[in-house]
Amino acid sequence: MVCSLTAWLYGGDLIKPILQVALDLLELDRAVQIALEASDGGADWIEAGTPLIKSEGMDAVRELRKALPGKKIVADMKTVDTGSMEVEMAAKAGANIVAILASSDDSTVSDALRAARKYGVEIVVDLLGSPDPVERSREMEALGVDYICVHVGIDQQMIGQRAIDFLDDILGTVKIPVAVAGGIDASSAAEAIASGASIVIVGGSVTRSPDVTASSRKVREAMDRAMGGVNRRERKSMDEEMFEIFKEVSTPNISDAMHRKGAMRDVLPINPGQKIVGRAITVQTFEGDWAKSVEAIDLAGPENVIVIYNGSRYVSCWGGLATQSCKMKGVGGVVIDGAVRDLDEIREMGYPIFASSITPMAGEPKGMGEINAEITCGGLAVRPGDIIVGDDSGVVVIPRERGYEISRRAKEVEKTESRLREEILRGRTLSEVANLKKWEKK
Ligand SMILES: O=C([C@H](O)CO)[C@H](O)[C@H](O)COP(=O)(O)O
Repeated sequence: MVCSLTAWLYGGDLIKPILQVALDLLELDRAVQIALEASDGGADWIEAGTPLIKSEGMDAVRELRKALPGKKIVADMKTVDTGSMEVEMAAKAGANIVAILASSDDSTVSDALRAARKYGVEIVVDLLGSPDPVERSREMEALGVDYICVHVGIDQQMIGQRAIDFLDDILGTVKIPVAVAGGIDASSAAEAIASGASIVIVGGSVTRSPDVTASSRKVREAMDRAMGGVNRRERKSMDEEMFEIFKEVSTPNISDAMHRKGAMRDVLPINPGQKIVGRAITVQTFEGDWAKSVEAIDLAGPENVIVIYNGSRYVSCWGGLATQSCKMKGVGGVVIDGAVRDLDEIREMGYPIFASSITPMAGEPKGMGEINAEITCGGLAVRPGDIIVGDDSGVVVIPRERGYEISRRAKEVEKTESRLREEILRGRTLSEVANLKKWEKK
């Protein structure tokens, strides 16, 4: 769909779309540094994000105001009660705009507005979590708020929700300027502007990048170009997106995203330097038997990883011929809680196998066991269809119903690490960057 310029006609004036960079960080010194870098890249407004405000209080707003005297500072208070008190607090700390939640009672919104008029700040109402965002945005406009923010929160993004999907409905409902937030990058910023949003709020895709200035500039330029209209991209299927991400992130990223769980024990790459990503075909077999392991190859394709519980470190259930057969069929890889043999042949084939041990001795094809039943492999339950990712750090199992979510969360872990790495490269130690002492459990 081609979108056209409709929106930035506010009160008859063409206003340049605003780039707001949201600082959802825990450390104030890092937030200020990132704010300065984002401003250099063209950020118009700087937001003290809710996590930063929770971590540092109103000092977050004070320090940003001090560091960026000419910029508009937005305090993302996410107020739901005591509207007046929270607006006063933020205004006195130096905020120009205060964000409150649309799910607040009207009495809270009205009192926040009275305080805003008194202290000379503006109110943006965030539709995050509103059961009926269209109706609520109409009500908010009637109450007199200054901006509406179409927002899909970070946790909602992880399960596939997108702000852009209901932006048009809100743009068609209210006349006040509309902001859009939630996982926005340069491409979606352009789409939002072309649809008619006036303000684009960008968090992680800028603040967690190693080069914040360049990333902000990229969004800024995409927004400016989009004023001539852009093609809206077709959305990939969630499965496609998920597998793409799993190919990019590491098993440590995934395990971190699973709250440090999901890693198999004692199952390691026997042919390092290779990555596997696929849906599990499971095999339960027994010491001295390799029939079911090999029969599973006939059911597998490139989108699969064969996951075998053999349980013996001393008799192998897999070797060179099985590997050759898998390679011919393009099967994604093999993971074995048990032993393999023919390592030299497997290495020569460059095929990814993860196993617990290597031994020359094989079993016989007796035909015991089962294919595609729930098994335990590397100490973890694996069901057919669960997602398996393996690399040089080991193998992780992602429950099939959480595949998309975990892929998105792992991507966030990867982004955070890339910014931390950059700060280490600039000369700070990891414990300084992570502020370990401050965040030790008290
Ligand atoms: O408001 C936000 C969120 O609720 C956490 O406070 C974010 O600032 C907003 O979603 C923008 O961040 P990204 O989604 O990372 O772009």
